Amino acid sequence: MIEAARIQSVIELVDRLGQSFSSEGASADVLLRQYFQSRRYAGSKDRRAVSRLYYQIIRHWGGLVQVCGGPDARRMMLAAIYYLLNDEKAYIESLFSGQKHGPEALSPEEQEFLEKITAEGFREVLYPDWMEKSLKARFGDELDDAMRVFNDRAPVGLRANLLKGDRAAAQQQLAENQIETIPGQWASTSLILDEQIQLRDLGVYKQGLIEVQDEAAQLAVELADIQPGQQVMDYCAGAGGKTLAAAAFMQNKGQIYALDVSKPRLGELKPRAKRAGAHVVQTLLLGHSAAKREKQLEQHRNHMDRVLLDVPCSGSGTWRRNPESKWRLTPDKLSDYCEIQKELLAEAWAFVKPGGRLVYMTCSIFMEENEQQVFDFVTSNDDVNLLNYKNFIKGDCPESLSPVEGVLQLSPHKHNCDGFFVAILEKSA
Ligand SMILES: C[S@@+](CC[C@H](N)C(=O)[O-])C[C@H]1O[C@@H](n2cnc3c(N)ncnc32)[C@H](O)[C@@H]1O
Repeated sequence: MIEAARIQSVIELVDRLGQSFSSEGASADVLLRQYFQSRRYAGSKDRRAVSRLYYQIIRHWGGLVQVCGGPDARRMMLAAIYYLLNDEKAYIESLFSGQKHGPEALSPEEQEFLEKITAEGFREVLYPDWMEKSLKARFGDELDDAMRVFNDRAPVGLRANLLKGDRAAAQQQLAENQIETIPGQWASTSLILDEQIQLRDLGVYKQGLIEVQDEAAQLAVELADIQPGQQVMDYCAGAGGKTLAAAAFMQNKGQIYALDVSKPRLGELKPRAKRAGAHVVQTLLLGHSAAKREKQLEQHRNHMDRVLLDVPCSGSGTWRRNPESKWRLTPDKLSDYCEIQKELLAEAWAFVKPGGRLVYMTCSIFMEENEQQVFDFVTSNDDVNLLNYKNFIKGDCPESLSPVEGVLQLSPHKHNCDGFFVAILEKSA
C-alpha cells in the first residue's frame, strides 16, 4: 500500500471507531481485525503501520477531538499527521490529493482548517474532564506524569507455569527461540517481554510452560497465598487467567472452582487448562438469578479456603493496552460497575470458610472501585479483617499508591505493570 492508502485506511477506521463510541459498538481491536479480514491484499508492514497510527490517534483522542471541534475522522487525521507525526503541511496536502486509494482532495473548509492549525494550538488531553477529581485523589501532583505513562505502550507480561517448569526454564526456552525477556520485579513467576511477538506457534507456549499475563495479575494471585490441597473459588473467572495461576500454586492438589456468567469465556478456559496441565479446575456457569445461584452453590457455602474475586471494573488500569476504554467510560458506567462490585463482594463472601480469605481485585485505579468498596464492606460486616499485603510478598515489595494501610494499588508509572488493586480479607474464625 502506498502511504496515502494507509492514511485512508486509518481515516476509515477512526470514522468507524467514532461511530462505535456513540453506539456502544465494537472495540478498536475488533474493528481493526474486521477491517483487514476484508482486505487480504494488505501486507504485514501495511497492517503494522495502519495499526500503529490508529492506536496513536486513539491515545490522543481527547486532544485531537478538541482541536478539530468534534470527532471528524478526516480532520483528526490532518491534525494527527501534523501534531503527532510532525509532518509539514505541504506533505499533508500531497497525501490528501485525491490519488487512487488515498484520501479525497481537501475541501475548502478542510484546507482552511489545515492552514489555521499551529504548533501551539494543540493541548494534550490526558483524560476526560469528568475524571479529574477521582484521578487527582489517586495521583495528586503526579497525575499528569502518571497519565503520560498510561499513554505509552505496555510491555508483554508472561507467566511461567509452575506446573511445567520454573521461571528460569521458561526464560531459557524463550532465549533458545531468540526471545529475550527479563524477570519481573514483583511476581515470582513473571517474565517481561519488551515487544509484541507471536508466541502461539512456539513449543514453549504450546507445551504450556508460559501464559500471557500482566505481572500485576500474577502478583495478585501470589498474594492470595494459595496452598496445595486447598479449596479455592475463582468467582469471576472469565477465561481463567487467575484460575490457572492459582492452579499452579496448588501443584494440582485440591480443587479450584472457576465460576462465571459468560459461557464463551469459561469455554476458553478448558483448552487453556489442558495446555497448562492443570487438573484441579472445575468450571461452573453461573445462573443470573439469585435463586438459581443459591441452588448451584449451596454446598460451597463457608467452605472455601480462598476466594478470588476479580470483579468486572472500568479497566482503567489497562489504559496502556486498551486506550479507547478511557474515552468510552462514563460516570454512569463507573457507577454501574461499583454497584455490581458491591453485590459480588457480598455474594462471594458467603463461600469463604471461617479463617479463610477472599482476595478482592480490580484492574482499576479509581478509589470508587477499590478502597471505597473495601471500606464499605469492612465497616458493614463484623466478621471481616483486612490483612496487610506486605505479609504475603515473596520478592521485592512494591510500595502501594493507596493512602489506606494494607491494600495494594499498583500503577504503570511506578511499577511498570497494569494499574491494579488488591485487598486481602480474612473471615473471623
Ligand atoms: C475482570 S473479568 C475477570 C477476568 C478473569 N478473572 C481473568 O483473569 O481472566 C470479570 C468477569 O466477571 C464476570 N461477571 C460479570 N458479572 C458477573 C456476575 N454477576 N457473577 C459472576 N461473574 C460475573 C464477567 O463475565 C467477566 O468474565
